[in-house]
Amino acid sequence: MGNPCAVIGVGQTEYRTRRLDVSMAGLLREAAQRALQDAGLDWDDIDAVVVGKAPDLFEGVMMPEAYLADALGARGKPMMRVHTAGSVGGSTAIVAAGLVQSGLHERVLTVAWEKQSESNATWALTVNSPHNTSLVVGAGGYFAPHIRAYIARSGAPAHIGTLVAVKDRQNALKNPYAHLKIPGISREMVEATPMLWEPIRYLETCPSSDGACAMVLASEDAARRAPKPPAWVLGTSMRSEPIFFAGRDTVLPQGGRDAAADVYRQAGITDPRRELDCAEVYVPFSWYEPMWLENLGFCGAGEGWKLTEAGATALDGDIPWNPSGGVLSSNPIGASGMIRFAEAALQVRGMAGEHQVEGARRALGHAYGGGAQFFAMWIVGSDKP
Ligand SMILES: CC(=O)SCCNC(=O)CCNC(=O)[C@H](O)C(C)(C)COP(=O)(O)OP(=O)(O)OC[C@H]1O[C@@H](n2cnc3c(N)ncnc32)[C@H](O)[C@@H]1OP(=O)(O)O
Repeated sequence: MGNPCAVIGVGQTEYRTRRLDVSMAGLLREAAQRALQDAGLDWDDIDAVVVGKAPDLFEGVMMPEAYLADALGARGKPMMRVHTAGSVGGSTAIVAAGLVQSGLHERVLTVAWEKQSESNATWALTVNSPHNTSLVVGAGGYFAPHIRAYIARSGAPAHIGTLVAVKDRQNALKNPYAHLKIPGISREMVEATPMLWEPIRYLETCPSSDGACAMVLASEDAARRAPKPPAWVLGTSMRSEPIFFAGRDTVLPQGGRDAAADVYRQAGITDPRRELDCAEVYVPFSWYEPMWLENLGFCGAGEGWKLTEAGATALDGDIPWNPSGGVLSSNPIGASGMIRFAEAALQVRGMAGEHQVEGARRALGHAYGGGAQFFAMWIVGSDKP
């Protein structure tokens, strides 16, 4: 894993349907400035900048990184863009951490974002070019058959997705940055909303958000001098797999299982449910909570929905998932993976505010993207490895 690396600064924007008050550059700068402030640093203290966002067609803005160097103080410094579809926020953080772990840089600024109001990602994933047929309507249309296969395979009762939606939306009420805040959210409210992509109802899907997230990653030396507690990186892992191949298991993707096994090995974890204190996991549609519980080895195959039903993943359960309200409550796609990683870091720094998991010392951040074919994960902890 190389040299020790820690998160010493986290900055988030509020996540909203439309941030018409700022340009894309202004949005990023807001998150980056907050991360620098948290780390007690200025632009000059940063050695390199690593940015990430989801595919350009989601916003209809091509290669924004080409004009963002000045907004991010990158003039005269190395700057690069990472690109792994929806998992990009996680992969971007991992690439940035690698620059510190390799000994190349002392302090790296990493930023991920999406300004979805500039376009419409759901339609971008729907309308194909002339003379061929679109098979899906948005990401929900693509993932719904995978969810139906999960339900058929596991025998999960129909209300499981509803329980996740209620839990994550209740958690979002405690997060000042969350996009969707629905006071009094209940099962009845979720069940009364229209079915968008069977079995995903309106209140079981993520919104489309504008927002950015930034982190400052630092060497051991730089972390020692930071004003606030660091979150030490205990393991990182990325995996990818082709979107189509015979026998591919889209319910329990091999790439996700392999990445989880790798990151647990690095962090010395053999029983994630017992040894982790909380997890921020990429759940854009409610049913992905039980599916990822199984993919990430928190339980055996076919058992994930039982953990959800028993309340194990609630804020007061034995393994809280998405205390921040998760992707279901805010989804600026390119930023969402980094938000998971940053929220995991806030938890082990004891800085998660109202949605803090009491005494959290080890947390998982997770992202996935493309056709559930890119995976990025890290484990962070309060204690230096
Ligand atoms: C790897 C991945 O990330 S896969 C996931 C990728 N992302 C997606 O698939 C996005 C899925 N969501 C959508 O496509 C859309 O948000 C839809 C279809 C659910 C709703 O579409 P629209 O009604 O056109 O939403 P629009 O963005 O214009 O928002 C209208 C209002 O509804 C709210 N809203 C949007 N989605 C939701 C939702 N799922 N639940 C509750 N409220 C919502 C918005 O906050 C907004 O309210 P505001 O004006 O008070 O801010």
